[in-house]
Amino acid sequence: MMLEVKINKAFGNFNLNVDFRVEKGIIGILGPSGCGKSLTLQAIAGLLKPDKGKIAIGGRTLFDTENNTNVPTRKRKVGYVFQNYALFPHLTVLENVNFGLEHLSKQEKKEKVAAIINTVQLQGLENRFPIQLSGGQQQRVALARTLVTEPEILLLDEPFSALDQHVKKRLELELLDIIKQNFTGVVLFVTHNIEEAYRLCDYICLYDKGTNIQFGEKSEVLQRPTSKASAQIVGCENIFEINQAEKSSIVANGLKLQVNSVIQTEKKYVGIHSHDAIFTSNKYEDNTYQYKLNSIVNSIDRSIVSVSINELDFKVNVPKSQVTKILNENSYLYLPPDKLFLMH
Ligand SMILES: Nc1ncnc2c1ncn2[C@@H]1O[C@H](COP(=O)(O)OP(=O)(O)OP(=O)(O)O)[C@@H](O)[C@H]1O
Repeated sequence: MMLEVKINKAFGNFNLNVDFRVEKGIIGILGPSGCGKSLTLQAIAGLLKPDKGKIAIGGRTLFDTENNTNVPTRKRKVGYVFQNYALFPHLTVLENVNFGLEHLSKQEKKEKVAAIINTVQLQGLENRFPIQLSGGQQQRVALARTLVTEPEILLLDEPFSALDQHVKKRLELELLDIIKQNFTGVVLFVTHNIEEAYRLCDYICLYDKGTNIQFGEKSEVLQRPTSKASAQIVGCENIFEINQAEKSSIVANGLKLQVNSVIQTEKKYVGIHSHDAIFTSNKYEDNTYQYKLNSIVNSIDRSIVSVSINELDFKVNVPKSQVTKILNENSYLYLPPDKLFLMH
């Protein structure tokens, strides 16, 4: 079911200016803090009124300044799970889940709530209060309370940020599993963590300074950021200004690099992810350069090796086991042409 969002909202020193259409899947909305991710969800849910624009789901207009449409939140069929779950502390699990179903008969309510409690595996906890539940269980109550209202789209605003790091990954997968098995509509999932977006989403929508700047299938967005801002959001460590461009090569600070992409004049930067650069002992390939080793920072199983070629500083992310090889051999840094991307 198509979700169309084309809205503007001015806040003095911040402008929300969003324009996208998505049809299916789990879409990760990714961007730095304060870039307008939550405001977008609030506008879709009807909690924030844009100055101008249109929001529609499956052809059903929720908001349109052209003809003064502004459907109230409770009639939008939009499910919203907040960062801190926003459960009612004085209501039990059952009462929290029941909350959105006021209009149904007692019997209908009972059946629906029992089914959803089963789905999110909260059987036996129906009479507990939120404070008597773990973070993951509270999150499932919040999801149940949303799903029971049968929304057409689901908005998740950093649903894992309140959880401990060590339970986070397991719960992420559990929650996404429940959603995938019980919900077929569009899911907008706000996060500022690229790893999380990559693990959980099908598509990624990048945000910067109040605007959506790139949308696509997740690996495409990660591997081919189209602008410097996109590359920074997806965590690319190696971004250089292009000084000169030829037919199939560019020069960045004196370093000549073959590239696979077609060179267009508006492209101003070249980038490569730290895990795509390769240490090699073969010096015959294109894009293979001697380097100066600056530093090595080890994590549990990977190492970040900082090197310089001419005046350019590169970060290279390699398995820790390769580091001894780098130090012992006369090695070169290879920057594969198909892994270099050009950006505006
Ligand atoms: N009512 C308001 N008046 C003025 N500015 C506002 C208002 N609400 C939000 N903002 C500003 O709009 C910007 C975007 O806010 P938003 O909550 O959407 O950010 P976000 O991308 O969700 O960030 P985070 O990842 O930190 O939650 C912020 O700079 C914020 O200060």
